[in-house]
This record gives sequence, structure tokens and C-alpha cells, in this order.
Amino acid sequence: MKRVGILTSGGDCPGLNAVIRGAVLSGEQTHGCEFIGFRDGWRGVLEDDTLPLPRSAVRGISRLGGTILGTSRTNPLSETGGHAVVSAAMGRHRLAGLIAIGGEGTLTAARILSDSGINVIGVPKTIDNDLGATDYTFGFDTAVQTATEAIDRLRTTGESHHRCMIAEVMGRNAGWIALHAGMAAGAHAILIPEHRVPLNQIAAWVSSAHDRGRAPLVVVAEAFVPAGQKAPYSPRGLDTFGRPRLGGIAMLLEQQLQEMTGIETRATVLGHIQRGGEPTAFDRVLATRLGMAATRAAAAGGWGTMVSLRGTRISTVDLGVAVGTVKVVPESRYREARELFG
Ligand SMILES: Nc1ncnc2c1ncn2[C@@H]1O[C@H](COP(=O)(O)OP(=O)(O)OP(=O)(O)O)[C@@H](O)[C@H]1O
Ligand SMILES: O=P(O)(O)OC[C@H]1O[C@](O)(CO)[C@@H](O)[C@@H]1O
Ligand SMILES: [Mg+2]
Repeated sequence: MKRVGILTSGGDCPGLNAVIRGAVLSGEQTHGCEFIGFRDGWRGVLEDDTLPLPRSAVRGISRLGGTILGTSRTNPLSETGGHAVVSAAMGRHRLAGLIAIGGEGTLTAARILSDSGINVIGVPKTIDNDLGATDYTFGFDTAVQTATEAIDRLRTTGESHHRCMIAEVMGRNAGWIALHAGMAAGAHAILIPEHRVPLNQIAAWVSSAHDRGRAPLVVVAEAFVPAGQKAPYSPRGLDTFGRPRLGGIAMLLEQQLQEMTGIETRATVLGHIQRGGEPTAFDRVLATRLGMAATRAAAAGGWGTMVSLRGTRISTVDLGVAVGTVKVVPESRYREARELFG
């Protein structure tokens, strides 16, 4: 019987548990595989922290947010890690290979390990939807749904007070959540990292909506850089991997737009609410199919690949190709949305 290890790494997102369940059920029922889980991503691999994953351990979990395995941003290539340590952990547990569920960071590390001879299959996850080799990542649909519901609520209070409301959403260097939630909620301006907009243009959109008797609604992505600024707003230091922690641009805009337009303005940073809670049906289905496909690839010895969504089909792509491209919002999508601003 083929034994496979599973781990979830990087920021969590709704749907991780559905991947784990899909992989384990399909493995047990169709491919004769057996699974163990590593706790907290690569940390569990480096520190040999594992749990058994029989079918009974994944019962009913696909609707649960978060990950039953836990996650971390531990680097498997740090001085306490590397090929030898990962390989030893796999040997100890007699694993044919690993299924690593993560974003571009996790999958980049997985690719480096794969290049050094470790058997890995990647499963793309992230609310940011910024992975190039898959049409959608699971977690994104749920984050957009959650953000849209929150923005709808901001709109009703904004309307009562005749205020301009600003909602800041996550997404790292991609504006997908802002674009989709902003369009779904009918925002008067959507601000994304891929597109510079001068402050006076944003103020003009806000004033125009206000002049028509609307409560202006601005949706801004956390890494939006107003024209004239050099880099995304990141006053909160660095994360555990040494990258700037984004967040707070909405507060800056609140002050600037209020001054420029004379309209009372309030900003809300939605933050980690977007990563929590139950996955939507779309994300559960996508995640389950990706988990099943990962097991299928493992059973067939298709190591060094990532499972991905292409149209409505699940396919596999080389890990090297998978981590090579970040998927940002194309100009045409922004132009389309922009027709409705103001
Ligand atoms: N370029 C890289 N090379 C090697 N290891 C990396 C690289 N980028 C990230 N990692 C390791 O993988 C971990 C997970 O990456 P990261 O924190 O970016 O999360 P992710 O898997 O991309 O998910 P998300 O960005 O959606 O939270 C990092 O904390 C780091 O330890
Ligand atoms: O959970 P942390 O470490 O604060 O990371 C937040 C980041 O992770 C994400 O939620 C997912 O990549 C980004 O949208 C956000 O910038
Ligand atoms: Mg990442």
C-alpha cells in the first residue's frame, strides 16, 4: 500500500479541509493509498510532528474552515531543514511522497525539494487567486463572498449617514478580491495594486456618486499604491519570511479623501475575516476535486506536478511551470470595471 504524507502550509484559507478529505477518501477507496498528516506545514516535517489520517479522521470536514492539520510559514529549506531532513522524515514514515497544499511560497519550496529528488505533488490554495497555472484557487470564492457581504453592510450604514465608506480587502500583490467583491457590491471605485490611480481621480469618483445622492463606496486592495507613492503601505513590519505586512491603506485614504471631498468618510479593514469560516459550495467542490486529483497523481507516480483547474477540467502541470507566474488582474478587466465607477 502506497503511503503519502499531507501538509497545509502558508496562510490558511477555506477549503483546505475539503482537499484533505478528497485526497484521503479517493486514496482509500480507489487507489489503495494510506495517509499521514504533518502538523503545521513544513514545521511538522522538520520536527516530525505527525498524525494518522484514516478515513474516520476526515469525516464531515469539507464544510469546516481552517485546516485540521494546522499551518505555518516554516521554511523547509532553512538551516534546520533541507533535502536530507525532509527525506529522513519521509523514510521514517515509509512515505512514497508528499502532497503539499499551499500558495506560491509553499509551492516554490516544494519545487526546490522536488528538483532535489523529493517526491512532491502541489495543490494550489490561496484567497488571493494569484497563482498563474490555475484558473481559480479555492478560498478565493469564499473570500469574495465574505467581503461582498461585509461591503453590503457598510453600504447600508453609509447610506444612513450620507458618508463615504472605504472597505480594504486582502489579496497581497493581486487585486482579484477587490475587483470581484467591488464589482459584486457595486462600488463607485475599485483600487488595485496593478493599476495606479491619482488621488484626485478617486476623489472625483467619490464626489460624483455623492452628487447623485449616493453614499460613495470605495473598495481598495491592501497593496494599492496611489499614483505618486512608491510602494504599498506596510507600517506593520515584516512577516516571518521577512516580507512587509500589508494593510492600513484604507485609513490613509479615509483622511485624504475626506479632506479633498469634504464628505465624511469611514474606513474598514476587513482583514482575516476574509480567510475564516466555511467555504462556499464552489470552493468545496473545487478543493475536493483537487484533493482527489492529487491522490490520483500520487498513485500514478506523477511527482513534481501541481494539480490545477483549467476551464472546468482538473489537470496537472509541472511544478516548475506552476510557480513561475503570478496571476495579476489584466488591464482589460480593470477597464471593464472602471466603466461603472463614479
Ligand atoms: N521563494 C521561496 N523559496 C523557498 N521557500 C519559500 C519561498 N517563498 C516562500 N517560501 C517558504 O514557504 C512558506 C510559505 O510561503 P508563503 O508564506 O508565501 O505562503 P503561501 O504558501 O504562498 O500562501 P499565502 O501566500 O497564500 O499565505 C514561507 O513562509 C517560506 O518559509
Ligand atoms: O496571515 P498573515 O501572515 O497576516 O498574512 C496576510 C496575507 O496573507 C493573505 O491573506 C494570503 O496570502 C494575503 O492576502 C495577506 O496579505
Ligand atoms: Mg505566498
